[in-house]
This record gives sequence, structure tokens and C-alpha cells, in this order.
Amino acid sequence: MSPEPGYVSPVQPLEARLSEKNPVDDLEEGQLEEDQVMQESVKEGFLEEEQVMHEQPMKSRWGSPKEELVSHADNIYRTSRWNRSSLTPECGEVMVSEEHHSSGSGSGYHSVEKLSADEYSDRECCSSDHVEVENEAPASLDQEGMNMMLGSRSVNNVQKLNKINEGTYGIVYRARDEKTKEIVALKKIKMKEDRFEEEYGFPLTSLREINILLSCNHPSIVNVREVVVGGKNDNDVYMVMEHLEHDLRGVMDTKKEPFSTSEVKCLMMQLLEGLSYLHTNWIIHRDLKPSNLLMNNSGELKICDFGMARQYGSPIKPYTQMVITQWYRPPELLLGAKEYSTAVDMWSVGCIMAELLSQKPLFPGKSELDQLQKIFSVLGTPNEANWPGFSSFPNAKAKFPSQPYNMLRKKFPAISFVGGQILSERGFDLLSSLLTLDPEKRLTVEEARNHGWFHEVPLPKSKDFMPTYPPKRC
Ligand SMILES: Nc1ncnc2c1ncn2[C@@H]1O[C@H](COP(=O)(O)OP(=O)(O)OP(=O)(O)O)[C@@H](O)[C@H]1O
Repeated sequence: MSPEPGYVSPVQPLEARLSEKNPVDDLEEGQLEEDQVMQESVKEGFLEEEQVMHEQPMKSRWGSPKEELVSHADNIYRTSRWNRSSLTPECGEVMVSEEHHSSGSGSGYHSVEKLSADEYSDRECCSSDHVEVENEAPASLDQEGMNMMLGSRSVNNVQKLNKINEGTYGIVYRARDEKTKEIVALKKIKMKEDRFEEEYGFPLTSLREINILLSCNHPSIVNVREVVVGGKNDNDVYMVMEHLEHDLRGVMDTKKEPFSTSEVKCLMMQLLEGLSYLHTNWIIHRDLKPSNLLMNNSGELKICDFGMARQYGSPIKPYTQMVITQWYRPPELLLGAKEYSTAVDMWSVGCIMAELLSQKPLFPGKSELDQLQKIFSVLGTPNEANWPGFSSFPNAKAKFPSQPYNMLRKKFPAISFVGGQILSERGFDLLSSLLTLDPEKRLTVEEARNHGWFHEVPLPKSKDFMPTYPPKRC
């Protein structure tokens, strides 16, 4: 049954949440043990992540000692495991379930296991990354015994047509698969990212992205078909993905009019479905923003760029550098929270919904402080009464101008006399419930999916009737 608009499930007692069916149940053995360790630690009273890592030697998900990992990394170019067609649930893969569980974070409750806030903004790696890699690295690449150069196709089978975009971690090309003649997207993994890469030859961010993407299978998540190798140095690594003509950033930058309400609903539903799949499988994306939402001329929206994504049963590491845009970053992280949950993605979803409706970024901060000020000037300056624990955040000491009222409705009015975009009561309820300062009270992905706004007229537009946009990359 759909909850009432604005309904927020009460946070269950910890024991109750822990006793729910855990998606980890569906994961492979090594990982289960690792998560049990985490859960036990949580039961004990939210041990610091470092404590978990130091006092409870993490049983590797991959079951492989560190030395073995190093040899895996050394063998990355020699050993194949990255062909989707040959991907089977084996020790070493990130496991995701096809089924949407009725429990876990996707059920209306935020995760009990939270990630380090520092990690949120980190796309680089430092020494402690090696510990995480130990827990994420394949257990038995050598056992698999396939030579990567034999197992993976050469990039020569994929003809580059034009460069689509260059991100921090990869260069994305439009390309043609010579065998199938299909148009694909080819993401060349940028090297020289971190120390791990210097030592072992491969960037961790990309290793994680490949692992997660190859394991995901959902219509709202970009499909990575295979990994190919070759190129100038003979050891470049590329992801071959399905190609989508646009990303939401580009579409919004070129569109003259904002999306209609039914179009926003269609896009939001797809985004929430993809995110529900991720959260149900214990994955936090952590970098949701319009440029990471791909769109095609069949009205489909797909989440991409999983370089920041993590399975949140994993151990945590400190950060080295902030590199991602702040505009979609939630207040708890800006305030310096040390741990966080799936709620961080929901804040980003709120910012994206606002941008879809108005066609401009809601909080385009210029610095972290400016970002917080922009948020508080619209949503009201928080206090202990409306956000218990707020004053204990490291950055809460800053003097924020006092804004006692929530001004969001002014930006998204119910009536417009000049013919501008309007937002119904239910629509506003969804938006404001996503943009709730206290992450504990923020809407979860399941609550958002079931929100009454999607059931009132105008109903979400069918994908078939979504507008198309001229290709800009041919
Ligand atoms: N499968 C795809 N089809 C079409 N275009 C794509 C595809 N994947 C990525 N792109 C384009 O390339 C851009 C960069 O891709 P991606 O975000 O994966 O790279 P990145 O290096 O991780 O970027 P960032 O600097 O944002 O972290 C996207 O914003 C999108 O425009």
C-alpha cells in the first residue's frame, strides 16, 4: 500500500532492523561473514570503522590475503574475468540480487551501517585503500587461470568514432563494435590515478566501477557489456557500455523549456527504480547528478559513473581529496558528518527533482560554506529541535545567517500567474521530504517510489512519448 504523501517510516529499533532479512543473505559466503562482523560491531554500539578494521580483522569478502591481492593486481592485465558473458557469481564479484527485497535500506529504513563521510568526496586513494581492495579484490584470479589478453577482446574490435566526453576518470568515446556493428560507448580508463595504480598498474576507482557495473543488471543502470584491452601501450583498459545519446546535464543545458510535470515524473520514476535496485543491493552511488544520468531517444534514463559507488557492508577508508561537485551534496556531509547512509543519494535525488522542474540547479554553491548557506537560506537554518545532533557536527560551529522559515515553496509555487511551472501539494511534499535536512527523516527510495505524486494526474509520461533530442555527438 502506498504511504500517504510525506509519510516517513519511523526508524525501527536497531535490533528489529538487524533481524530483518538482509540482502547480504543473498551474497556469497565470504561477504556474508564480513557483513556479520560489521553487524556484530554495530550491535555492540556502532564501533568506529577503524575499530572494526583493526580489532576485528576483516574477513575478506574475497577470502584472499593481502599478498595474494598484490599478485592479483599485478596480474590484472594477464587474467581475464571481465567478460559479462562469462560472469558468474564467484568469489570476488560484487554480488547483486535481481529481486527487490522487502527489507534493507530499500524498505523504507536507512542503513544501519554507515560509510565514512570522508570517503564520500574521495575519488582518489590513499594507503588504507589497499585494505579495502583486499576486501574487494578477486579471490582467485590465478585459479581462474585465463589470460586476459586471450580472454578479453582487443580494443581493435571496437572502432572509435568520436570523443563524447572526458571525465576525471575516463575518456568516453562513441564507438562501433566491429562484429555486431552496434554503436557502443567506450570508456578508456585513465591511469595515474593513485598510488595503487602506480604500484600495480590499475586505478582503484575504475576497478570498483567495473566490478559494480558488471554485476548490476537493471534497465535504469547503464549496461557494461565487457572490458576490452589494448591500445597504444597494449595495456590500456576500456569498458564497453551500451551507448545513450545524451546525459541529463546536456539535455537541460540545451532545452529551452523545462520538462513538463509528466516528463519529470517519468524521469524521476526511472531514477528511483535504478536507485532502489542499488540500495536494495547495499550499494550507495554517492555521485548522483545530472551528468551521471544518461538518456536516450527512447525516453530511457540510466544511472552511470559508478566510480564513487560502494557496497556499504564494506570497510571504510579515509579520504585524500575532494573532487566532486558540491551542488548535490547533502548537508550532513558538508557539516562534516563522520558517517552516512543511503540518505545521501536521496538528497541528490531531491536536488535533481528540483532541477528537472525548474531547469536550474537548486543550490549552486561556490564553496562548502556557500553551499551550506544556500541550503539553509532556502530550507531554514537547522537547530537541535528540528535536527537532533546538528550542533555536534564539526562544521556546525560556523556562524550561519539565521533563517527561521522554509522558503522552498516560494521557489516551487502551487499557482503561477505568469504561466510558469507549478507544483501540486503532493509534488511539493515529495520534494520537501527528499530535501529534508536531517538524514534520519529524509525520504527513503521506497517511500519516494511509492509517493502519491506519481499516482495523481498528470501521470508519468510513457517513455515512448518522451521528447527526443538531436544527436550532438556524431
Ligand atoms: N554509456 C554512455 N553512453 C553515452 N555517453 C556516456 C556513457 N557513459 C558516459 N558517457 C558520457 O561521458 C561523461 C563522463 O562519463 P563518466 O561520468 O562515466 O566519466 P568520469 O570520468 O567518471 O566522469 P566524472 O568526471 O563526472 O567523474 C558522462 O557525463 C556522459 O556524458
